[in-house]
Amino acid sequence: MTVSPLVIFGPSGVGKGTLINRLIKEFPNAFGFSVSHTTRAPRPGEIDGKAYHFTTTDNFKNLISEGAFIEHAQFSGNFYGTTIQAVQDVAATGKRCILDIEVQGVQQIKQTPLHATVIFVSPPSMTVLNQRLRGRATDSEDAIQRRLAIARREIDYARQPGSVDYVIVNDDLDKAYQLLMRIANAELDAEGDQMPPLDD
Ligand SMILES: Nc1ncnc2c1ncn2[C@@H]1O[C@H](COP(=O)(O)OP(=O)(O)OP(=O)(O)O)[C@@H](O)[C@H]1O
Repeated sequence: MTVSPLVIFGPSGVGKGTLINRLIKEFPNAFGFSVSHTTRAPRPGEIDGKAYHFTTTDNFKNLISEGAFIEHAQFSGNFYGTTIQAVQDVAATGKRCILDIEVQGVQQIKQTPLHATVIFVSPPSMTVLNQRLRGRATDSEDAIQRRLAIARREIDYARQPGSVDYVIVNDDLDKAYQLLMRIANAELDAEGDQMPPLDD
């Protein structure tokens, strides 16, 4: 089993979480998530180093300037981020780290020596992506339109030669999952899907 991280990205609502949760549930000893850093206060029961690496804003900013992060962002006044070290820590336990990150993070991880395998989870069509976002019923119309605009940029990135190692079209969930499993288990003859036109 290879311990290089598996990076999964793709539009919001395409089904990344659904696919990843299934993989982790089926193979809890083979795959794991990295522990993120955050400047927010721990909630009752959250253990430092387990739920998050809890840290100060000063320390977080130092880590940013040292280039320690694969990606980081600010939500409601707190910083959150994934360090290269946190990914290496998962590898050190013998598990393959699964990362669900955004395009910027994908571009950044490619600059590190982590040898990430990058998978783009594609919707079969824009119509289906639209339906899934609406079917989840978690977002306002505004938020859905924003997610679709970001989706188009992610698709443009994924179309660039060399940007991703595999495309998985999440049309039939079982079929998409079988392909994810083969790639995640580093089966050398696993072949990715063709990128759909997504021009609807
Ligand atoms: N192959 C599929 N066929 C039909 N519905 C699906 C399929 N895969 C996922 N879904 C449904 O689509 C919706 C979006 O899936 P999910 O939340 O996993 O997306 P996501 O890519 O993780 O989104 P986000 O990035 O916003 O977290 C969910 O309601 C899920 O049940």
